[in-house]
Amino acid sequence: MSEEIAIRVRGLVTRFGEQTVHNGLDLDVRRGEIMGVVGPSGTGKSVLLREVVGLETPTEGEISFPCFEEDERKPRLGVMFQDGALFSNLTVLENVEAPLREHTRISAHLRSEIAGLKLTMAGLGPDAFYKKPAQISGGMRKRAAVARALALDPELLFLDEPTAGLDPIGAENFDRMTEELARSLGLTVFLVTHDLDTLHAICDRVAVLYEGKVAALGTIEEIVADADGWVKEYFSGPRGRAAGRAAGG
Ligand SMILES: Nc1ncnc2c1ncn2[C@@H]1O[C@H](COP(=O)(O)OP(=O)(O)OP(=O)(O)O)[C@@H](O)[C@H]1O
Repeated sequence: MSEEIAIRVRGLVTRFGEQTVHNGLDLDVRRGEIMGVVGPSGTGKSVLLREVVGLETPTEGEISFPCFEEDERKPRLGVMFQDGALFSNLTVLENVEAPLREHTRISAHLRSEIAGLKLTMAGLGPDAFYKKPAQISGGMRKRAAVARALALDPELLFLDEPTAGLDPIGAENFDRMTEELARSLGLTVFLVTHDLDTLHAICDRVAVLYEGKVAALGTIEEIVADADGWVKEYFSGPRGRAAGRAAGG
């Protein structure tokens, strides 16, 4: 994995009225890594994701993409939101075509070819292409949402709680797909999750958000070795130990 920095967050402060969510948060995500972002509910993981992708503006601080700035450009981003956020009135294929329609001028035929390819990469067969999101399973909707996030060939992929609501086998399959896509396409992945199995199975490093900052950063082994307080409770509690054992840790 590269030591180049794909995402750099410095001195991030986020306030909503009286509430301070981030309080001087620093984080570096390396190019090509799968970074898991965890922390108790309400610590600002999703807000951080939205700020990094530019959908929200932090109160203070800087977010940059150093390894892309050398080429004086912004990286291409793909985002999968927590609920998938598919357009319910469009078919699955049309959902994946939507970003191509908005951001490129390629022909309708090519657009549909590319969308089909992305859906195939995300593990969906042609039988799902012409269905509406409500007509496919939750796991398939998540795959469609990943396909849509891949539509414009992103370099950075953001996933918010991708395995939430999936059964354990569905979640494991989804993790495997994420890892396979990330490694084969050379993606940098910013993955917000509560799923300890995902952290163990596919994340190169984990950032633990706690009280407005990154309280711990490293491989799971490094974090567990050095843990105290919430971090220790999280990774060394019964669920954390079970996930570690399942991953062979
Ligand atoms: N637009 C907003 N206006 C006011 N408060 C907000 C806004 N967006 C988020 N918040 C607050 O910021 C805090 C962090 O929210 P966020 O969704 O990032 O938490 P999270 O760590 O992702 O939580 P979870 O693990 O439960 O998904 C919460 O207290 C939330 O209510």
